[in-house]
Amino acid sequence: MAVRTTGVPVLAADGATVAVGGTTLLAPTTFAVAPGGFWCVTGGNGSGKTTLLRAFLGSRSLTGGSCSIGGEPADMARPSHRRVLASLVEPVPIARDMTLREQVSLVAASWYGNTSDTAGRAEGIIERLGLSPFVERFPHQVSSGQLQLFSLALTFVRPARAALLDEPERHLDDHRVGLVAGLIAERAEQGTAFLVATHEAALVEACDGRVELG
Ligand SMILES: Nc1ncnc2c1ncn2[C@@H]1O[C@H](COP(=O)(O)OP(=O)(O)OP(=O)(O)O)[C@@H](O)[C@H]1O
Repeated sequence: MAVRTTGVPVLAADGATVAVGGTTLLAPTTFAVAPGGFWCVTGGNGSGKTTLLRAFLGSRSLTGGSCSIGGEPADMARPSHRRVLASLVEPVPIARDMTLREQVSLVAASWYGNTSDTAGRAEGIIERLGLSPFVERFPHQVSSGQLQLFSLALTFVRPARAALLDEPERHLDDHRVGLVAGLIAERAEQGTAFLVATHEAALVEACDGRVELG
């Protein structure tokens, strides 16, 4: 089923709530992100940021309210929702025996086909995120910050009308956070809606909407 777009937020929550055994993990939360919107989810440790993102992915069940993608209840079992939504919330599957370049190229080819345009797309992301100096290495041969950039490359190299990112600043220095902020802004300009859980002031300053938890 096609995901509706016209006049409908790409990502929305309406009273989304998660409680487990009498403990509230996510207090009722309501917001809507339009195409091209860059929204941050902020709040202290344990305020429910990751829980909210997981509710969209179905890895955390709502006990009240709803989360929707393109106006439909979020359901990642639907191929149409998987096509719309890219995410870096759970650790991405990484192959130990393939170089970083091979893996970024493989993910790009799985979405766009194995063409020269696709190879160029993969190289573009590799350059934008500063992976070029170590892209021929295997995952166990890079630092934790470089692994984070690689995970972001796998997330950004695929098509997405919406993206969920959980603390994309993890392990990154200020310069690399700037690269990520620039890429988010560029993709948002092209129409992707972002929901980014973060503690990073540079991302919060750059966003155009905010969900404050806790
Ligand atoms: N499996 C679980 N069972 C019970 N409570 C949980 C479980 N997982 C997380 N929590 C609680 O849910 C609340 C929200 O956690 P969540 O990970 O969403 O917070 P967060 O805002 O992302 O925090 P941080 O900034 O530290 O990453 C926390 O109080 C946490 O202790």
